[in-house]
Amino acid sequence: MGSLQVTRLLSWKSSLNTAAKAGTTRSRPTTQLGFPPLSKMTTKNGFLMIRRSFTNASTGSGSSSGGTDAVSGNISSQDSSSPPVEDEKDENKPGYLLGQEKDGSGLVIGFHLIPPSGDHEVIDSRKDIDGYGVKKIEDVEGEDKAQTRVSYNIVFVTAEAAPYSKTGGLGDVCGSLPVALAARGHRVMVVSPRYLNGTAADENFTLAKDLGCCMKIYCFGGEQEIAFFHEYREGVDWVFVDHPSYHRPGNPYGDINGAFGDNQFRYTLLCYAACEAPLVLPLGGFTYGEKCLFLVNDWHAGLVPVLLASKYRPHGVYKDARSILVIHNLSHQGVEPAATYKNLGLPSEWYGALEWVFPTWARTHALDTGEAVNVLKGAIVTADRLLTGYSWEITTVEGGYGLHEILSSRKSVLNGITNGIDITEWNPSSDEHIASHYSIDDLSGKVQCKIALQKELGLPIRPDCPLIGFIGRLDHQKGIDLIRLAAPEILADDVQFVMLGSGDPQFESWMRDTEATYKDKYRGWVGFNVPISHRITAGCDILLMPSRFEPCGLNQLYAMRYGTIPVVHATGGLRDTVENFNPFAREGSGEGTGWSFSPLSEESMLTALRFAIRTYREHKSSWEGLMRRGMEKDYTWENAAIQYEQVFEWASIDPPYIH
Ligand SMILES: Nc1ncnc2c1ncn2[C@@H]1O[C@H](COP(=O)(O)OP(=O)(O)O[C@H]2O[C@H](CO)[C@@H](O)[C@H](O)[C@H]2O)[C@@H](O)[C@H]1O
Repeated sequence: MGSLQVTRLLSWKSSLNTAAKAGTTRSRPTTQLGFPPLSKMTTKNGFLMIRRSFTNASTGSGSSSGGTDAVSGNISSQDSSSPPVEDEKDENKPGYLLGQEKDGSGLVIGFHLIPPSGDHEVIDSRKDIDGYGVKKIEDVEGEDKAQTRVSYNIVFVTAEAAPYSKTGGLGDVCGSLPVALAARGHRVMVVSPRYLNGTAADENFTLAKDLGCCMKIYCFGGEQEIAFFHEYREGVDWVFVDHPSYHRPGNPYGDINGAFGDNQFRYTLLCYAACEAPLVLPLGGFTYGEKCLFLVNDWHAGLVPVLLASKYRPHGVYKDARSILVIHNLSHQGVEPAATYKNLGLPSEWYGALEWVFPTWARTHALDTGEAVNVLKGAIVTADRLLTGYSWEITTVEGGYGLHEILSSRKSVLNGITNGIDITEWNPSSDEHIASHYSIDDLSGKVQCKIALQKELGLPIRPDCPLIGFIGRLDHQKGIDLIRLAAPEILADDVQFVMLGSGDPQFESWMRDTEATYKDKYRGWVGFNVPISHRITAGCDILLMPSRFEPCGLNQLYAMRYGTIPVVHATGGLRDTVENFNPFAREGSGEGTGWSFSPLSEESMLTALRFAIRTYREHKSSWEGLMRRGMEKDYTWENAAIQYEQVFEWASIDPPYIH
């Protein structure tokens, strides 16, 4: 652990801008990180007594444990959203009792915490000390059927979490799934960078308060000081890692000049911070502790399982923790030259975990040995389990982006779960961004949304003209090149076409050029704009998604909820969620929610699009059937969260993959 130090700040620095100023130093005592037990356990009257032991950080007395007293006192006074913090300093205060949970046959199947007052209530998950507790949940059918369910301490590590930061589906998932899991009784923390880019988006972080807990991380040949900010919202501890490298214009990953050159550094910091957060942050009065489940999302969080295996477990820490790698986007893997390995602060013998050699054809010159480090690969070979939207495709040559063999080797712990959607944010009957509300019972507002969109974009107001939409990153993944190829054919028809997206500059300028050429038919909105994405989803008749690969895909789910018919490439999650229209099924009443085409070619995309346009124009009742069937679909996060819980259970049953 030589490269890691924790410092605890004794006084609050509540100004949000304090840390933003590069070069700001904080005066504080520094303690080398150690890992003594967080709790003392004794027995009394047959119950296990748990008493927390805390370091007195101001004097340095006491054990050098998760020492949280100086910090937690401040949290209770500053963070009004957190539940009250108990007086941890009172050594005489009785600890919690650990009561036994028994099944019908009298077998002990777990424990729950009982307050010392004798008031034998099961305490809520925020007060659950250290680890998976067994929690009693109410059964609506009656007390006799009361069930037990394991509640986990879950730590999401992610580069994005909406509404704080979002460039795509990763932000959506990490903004919604934690809330759904917290609502099901788990204790959930999300660790993500505190991005400040000098725009109105910075206000998203206003309610996150400085926890006054700084850490020094030794990597990239130097000492980096990070701080933690925290907001407790919707049952979730939103923890933001603060460092000057997260404060710059642009989106989380880059600016107009392309991707930031120091992303490996920025996300290495995130991973170190995320590994420490459960040990050192007394959120709501208690740390999450070592027995937690890390959900590491994409390559940005990929060093977490590597750090657990190489730097923590050898020191006896996180022995009972588990890590689950959630892959949203396999095409970004965090690949950098092999020479950067030494910057990561990992033991040299762990190089093999990240080692990556490019095939000969991918090397740039005769002396290029193709040697690199690949963070996502490191996560795949060290995480306890792997999750994605659609698991089979990523084990194939076509969908594996060079990682198919490694992914196949871990097939037994690889699962696919279809994402849910935030049905509060994406609800046509209450959406604050759209011109008129509508629902499956009254669809009349949809055409008003279409008219309002045409008006807003300066297109001819033509309620009967098929309006096609596209929303997404302008990226090879999204099949944007195919749209460019087919655009003249699409626009030769009597249709309107609206695109919203940002990304590859060549496609951004193509969108601008196309708008100039087809003034009455085409609009290309270059940029990232959530309200406009809602208005396009509501106002269009058809949503086009010719993605090359799509682990899950969210826009087709939003579209169906808004009665907008998806036309998608039959791949991954798109194939799973969009049912092909069949007008003759069910004795002529039809079935299906859209069109999915294959192969991914201009011709097959145009054929599907033409079927959709024709159905819209000539078969109004079939169209309405398509709309209604899509709107009826249930893609709530509740369903996905239940499937995640199953994977958590499997993860906790198996021993850690790397001991
Ligand atoms: N210019 C813009 N303005 C406003 N909003 C915009 C926008 N561009 C994109 N968005 C929004 O970003 C999200 C995109 O989500 P997707 O799941 O469709 O794709 P993405 O490839 O980012 O996600 C990856 O992760 C998710 C989550 O696991 C998987 O569903 C998916 O298959 C995988 O590729 C949607 O909410 C969309 O509305």
